[in-house]
Amino acid sequence: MAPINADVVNGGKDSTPPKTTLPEVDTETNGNKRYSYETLVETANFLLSRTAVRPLIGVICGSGMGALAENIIDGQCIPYEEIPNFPTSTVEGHHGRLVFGHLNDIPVVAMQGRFHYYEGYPLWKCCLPVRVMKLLGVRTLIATNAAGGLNPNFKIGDLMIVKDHINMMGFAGNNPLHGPNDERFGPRFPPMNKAYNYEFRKIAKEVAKELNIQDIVREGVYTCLGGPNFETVAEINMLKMVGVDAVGMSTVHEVITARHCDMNVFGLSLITNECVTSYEHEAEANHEEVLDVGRMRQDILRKFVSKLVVKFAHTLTRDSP
Ligand SMILES: O=P(O)(O)O[C@@H]1C[C@H](O)[C@@H](CO)O1
Ligand SMILES: Nc1nc2[nH]cnc2c(=O)[nH]1
Repeated sequence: MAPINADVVNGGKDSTPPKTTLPEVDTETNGNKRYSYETLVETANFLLSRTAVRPLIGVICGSGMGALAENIIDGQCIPYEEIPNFPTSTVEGHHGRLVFGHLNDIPVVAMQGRFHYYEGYPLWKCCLPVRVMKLLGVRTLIATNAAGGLNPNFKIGDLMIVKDHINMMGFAGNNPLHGPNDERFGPRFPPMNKAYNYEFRKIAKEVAKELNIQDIVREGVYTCLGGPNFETVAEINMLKMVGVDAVGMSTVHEVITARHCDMNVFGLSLITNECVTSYEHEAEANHEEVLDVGRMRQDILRKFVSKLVVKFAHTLTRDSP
């Protein structure tokens, strides 16, 4: 048999090179060789040495939502490759850099590119930037994502304020807090019934009215599956039955990590596709459509999130000791 030529996989039809070199998966330790608190302090100190910005609010940009960071004034970009201990982004629509700067005078850091379980990273590593943000002084996390809509009232392009989540991967024991607990980050058994800040959700609905986008702003329950495949019809029907309004492949573990270290959280899903609930349905979910809807909504998302940042920051100054 002739030797396999890696350049002609796919019958030689697809010669597009991968976006980045694929990361090595730590199979020897099954991804469980965690970074210590001290290691993450080193990462945070590296970032503090590279920027004078001291962010109060952190924003994670979802797939195709990187434009959220484009409003940041004096944005200083630090590619993930340069940051000690950081993973790298491998997904189209995720630039792979931190942007430090100001949104309406509020110091922020945005992740243009997040890490997903399906890329081969264990959940704790997907969430490492959240802990680094905490060490940088970030008090509030805005986690955005692209998601498929299950609620029949949702339309493509709607924005869903996340009211709550269902940690499906956690049901199977896959949790970012699995393993030894370092109390310097947070308690062994963190509560999760107030995961998504109630006041922030109220503020977001008011801001939606101010911007006259209330008709596209919804509220609902998000769940994360491991991906990378989109769901089967039976899976979607099951998720609907248990009360899920939108499904994606991120956010839940980031929010758990953020709440564990006592950050305030706001979650926002952009509904990029309608999840298919019948075998007669012709259309199939695809990542291109997800990115297209992100582009379509980028102006509205930018305005909405910029205003939220100011309002959320005011609640922080009000609550500060
Ligand atoms: O990073 P997010 O959760 O926004 O990305 C979603 C889930 C998959 O990564 C991708 C599928 O199109 O979009
Ligand atoms: N799991 C999942 N993630 C998504 N991200 C964007 N759309 C979808 C979807 O339909 N399912």
